[in-house]
Amino acid sequence: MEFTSVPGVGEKTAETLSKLDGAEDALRRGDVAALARAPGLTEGRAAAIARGAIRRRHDDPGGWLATDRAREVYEDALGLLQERAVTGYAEKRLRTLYPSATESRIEEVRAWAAEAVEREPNEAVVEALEGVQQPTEPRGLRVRERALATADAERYAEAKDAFPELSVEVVEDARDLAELARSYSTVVALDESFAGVDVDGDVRVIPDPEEHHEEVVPERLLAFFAENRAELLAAVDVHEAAGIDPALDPAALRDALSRLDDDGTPRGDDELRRLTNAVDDLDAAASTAASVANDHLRDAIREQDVTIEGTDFLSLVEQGARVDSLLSRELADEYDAAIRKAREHFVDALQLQPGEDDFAERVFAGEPTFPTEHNEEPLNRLRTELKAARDRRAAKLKSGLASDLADLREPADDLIADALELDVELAVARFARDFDCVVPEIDEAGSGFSIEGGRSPLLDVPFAEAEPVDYGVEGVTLLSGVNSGGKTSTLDLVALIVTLAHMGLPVPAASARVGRVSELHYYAKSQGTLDAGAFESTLRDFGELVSGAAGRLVLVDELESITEPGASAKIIAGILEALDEQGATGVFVSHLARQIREAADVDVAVDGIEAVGLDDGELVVNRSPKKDHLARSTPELIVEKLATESSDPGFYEGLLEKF
Ligand SMILES: Nc1ncnc2c1ncn2[C@@H]1O[C@H](COP(=O)(O)OP(=O)(O)OP(=O)(O)O)[C@@H](O)[C@H]1O
Repeated sequence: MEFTSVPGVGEKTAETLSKLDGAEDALRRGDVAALARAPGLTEGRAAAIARGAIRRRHDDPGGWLATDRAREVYEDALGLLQERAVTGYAEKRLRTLYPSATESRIEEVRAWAAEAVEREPNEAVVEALEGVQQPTEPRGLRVRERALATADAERYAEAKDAFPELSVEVVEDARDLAELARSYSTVVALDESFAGVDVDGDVRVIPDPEEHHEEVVPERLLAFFAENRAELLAAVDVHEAAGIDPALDPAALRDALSRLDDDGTPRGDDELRRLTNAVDDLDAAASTAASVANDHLRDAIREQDVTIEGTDFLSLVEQGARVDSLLSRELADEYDAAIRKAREHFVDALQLQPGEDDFAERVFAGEPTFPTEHNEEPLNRLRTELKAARDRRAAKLKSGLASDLADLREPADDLIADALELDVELAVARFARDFDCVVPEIDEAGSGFSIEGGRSPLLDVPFAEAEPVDYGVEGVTLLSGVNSGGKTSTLDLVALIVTLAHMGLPVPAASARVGRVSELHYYAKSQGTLDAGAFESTLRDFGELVSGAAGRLVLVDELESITEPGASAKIIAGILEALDEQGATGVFVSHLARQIREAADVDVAVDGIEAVGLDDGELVVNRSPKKDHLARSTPELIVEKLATESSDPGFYEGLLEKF
């Protein structure tokens, strides 16, 4: 795959991706976490690249979120979803959900979300998910007792790349191979030509080692399972708590893991333990066995009356002869018994088996001496034999366990991936439940939107206190209303629902119909009047907006604040006319509805959020905009209040007539 064909991936990023194992697969799956493991790629970039790959797959031009405020609403929606994820993976993965105008992309996510919302988020699953994360590949593993050998320079380079854990050696012929076999417990020859060559030691011919990892470096598999033990077991728990089928048999995994130590070595094998202990204790056992013999001899000598002939005595005195000859003559039986005891102790202490115990005869043998000592040479031979047996045993166990684990290796990735994917789905399920969501109808042919019982989770009040809003718009309309009536919040709600719908997700409403939107242009209220330069650039923005493609949704909050009211009304009227001609859908919140209507050449619709009364001096508003209704403004309502309540209402009545 050409990485540069993914939107947003240049030469440099493509090179970075090429260094990542499984980058293609990660791109296909939208696996942000895996992509973020590429050197120097931030999570934000990884998410953008994953989205780029999705866009490419759907031939999606992108750019749906056309303004800063539109992007903010998307980020807020994403934040609400991410808060409901347990794992870091799911948080990142949720970033690949983005609003799009492309039907196939929306449908893809809608189908996925339809299953996701059916998921039951329960405590046990959430708890188990806390222990799940993406598996790590063992790093820095070195295996010293095994080497690869080849006569071919190319094979050599390939093998070095494929098996960084092992030494790879160049051998010219069988003699080199034999030499190598003396330095390593096992040598794996990679060339067919070595098949049938008769060499001492453990030499195997495996021409396709890449296909037999579990035999060539079982340590890699074992280290993977040892390192990811907790994550794998947590992933099994997730499956069990959620009642979903795992990619592997949990009993087989648990059994294999129980035979594996945390350092990646097989555990629970008595024979390996015996051999390992025997190697470790060899010197200590030899010296204790010698002490046993010497204790025996010492006691025997102490209790023995030794008769010594005069000639012997003379030779002892004159020639400084050693007492060994006396020992062998006078205490031959006792010496034999002492040596027997030493051998028995040695065999017992090291639990030597038939074959190995013969060494005891040679370790404790020779001319009688006191104190007696063990023989170093046979002890070292025994050491070599025991080490070889230990390594053979370990290798056999490793490859046995590795071949059991080899079948679980791919399913293990799937097991964890499925648990992590479940977390993504559960985040959506929880979002849908927490905010009483519904699947919106996407009206392919239609335009505008129609929301019933929409409740925004983005309000500054707790969601439980969000009052439901009904609102629908076709074409362009002005939205009037009292101060703090909820005009901005209505725009936010519309933006949120339309964005979620175009992400393919459920929306917080009792029901919603959304026409297909090509781009969302949402402009927040400007903070005060703009200077000439900023005003000009804002006008340019709108100039581009009205001359752009059809199918846009334009939400604008109090554009009048950018300049003086008289000019604002004219500018807004002009923009509305152009958008109307373009067939766009637009909602413009404004306090200048009357003036704009007067300035416009076309009939401009006006909706209104109206006050329905006063409660304890507080305005009570109907949050659902009333269609074709110019809502009275707060100043007008206050003048009206004074006109009805004042004992001298004349002045106020006059004012009221001016509205
Ligand atoms: N649907 C709703 N349910 C509950 N509270 C709401 C709702 N809509 C708005 N509010 C509350 O009213 C406050 C004011 O809303 P908002 O800022 O949207 O009003 P506005 O009409 O845009 O005001 P202004 O004219 O001053 O810009 C919000 O901060 C929120 O606390």
